[in-house]
Amino acid sequence: MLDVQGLGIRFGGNHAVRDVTASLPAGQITAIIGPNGAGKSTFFNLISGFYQPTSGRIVLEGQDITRLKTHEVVGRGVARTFQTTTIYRELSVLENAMIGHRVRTKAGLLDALLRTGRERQDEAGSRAGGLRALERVGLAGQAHLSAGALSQEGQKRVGIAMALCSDPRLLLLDEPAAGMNPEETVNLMALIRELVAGGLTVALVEHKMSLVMGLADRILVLHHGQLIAQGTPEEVRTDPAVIEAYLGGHAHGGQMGQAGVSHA
Ligand SMILES: Nc1ncnc2c1ncn2[C@@H]1O[C@H](COP(=O)(O)OP(=O)(O)OP(=O)(O)O)[C@@H](O)[C@H]1O
Repeated sequence: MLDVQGLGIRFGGNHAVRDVTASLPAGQITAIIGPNGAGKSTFFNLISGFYQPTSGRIVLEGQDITRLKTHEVVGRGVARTFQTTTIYRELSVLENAMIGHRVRTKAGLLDALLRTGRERQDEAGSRAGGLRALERVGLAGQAHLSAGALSQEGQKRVGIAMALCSDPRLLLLDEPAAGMNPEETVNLMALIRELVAGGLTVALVEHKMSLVMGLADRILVLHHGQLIAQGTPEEVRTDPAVIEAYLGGHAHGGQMGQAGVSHA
């Protein structure tokens, strides 16, 4: 689905991602893990066009998308969620999903102000698209509740629905289980599996090792911006370089310490 070749970005003297060559296979779940500051979010920001790389290439289904802007990357079928929930709490669940759908519609501000035919058509389309996305994440029954009234898990589902509105083939989830209790985490894992069974390719950044080890087909491990290991959960959890990276993180209070220790 996606290949990155020699991908890198520097912020001044800081090489946040350095010479990463890796693949995200279609129809699979790839987890990107690593201690705090390893470059995981930056890697996502590069793939999704938020940052322009200072070196390397990004190839999506055989097409070079390295220099595309965020909305162009969305247009090619890549969507993402964010670490912190970016929903509008005072709006309804459906209105939030419709905002996700708006990314794809063509009506401009003038259309919206003048309530042109195109704007009305787009609104109807957004409503239908929003509802479809809510069905996919199991929230169709809560469409008219205010988003802020939902549980943490429900709000995460809204965030995922917003991303699904652009009909992505590749979905990037940035710390989807952050702030969730174990039961909510298990529910979220089931949802992600369902989405993949429906044909989606998923990449996720996550600190919660129970989710990563239980869900990922493949894991990429970043440390100081570099890819230090990749493979199945079993291969990665027993990799000496990974254990070393996690133990280092643990010694400095990083959350990743638990991965090498409790699962090795
Ligand atoms: N916009 C930016 N400007 C300058 N430095 C940045 C920027 N974005 C990220 N960095 C730096 O890049 C490095 C990697 O950060 P990044 O947030 O990608 O790590 P991470 O693995 O996602 O960490 P965490 O697990 O704590 O979220 C850090 O040193 C960070 O300070």
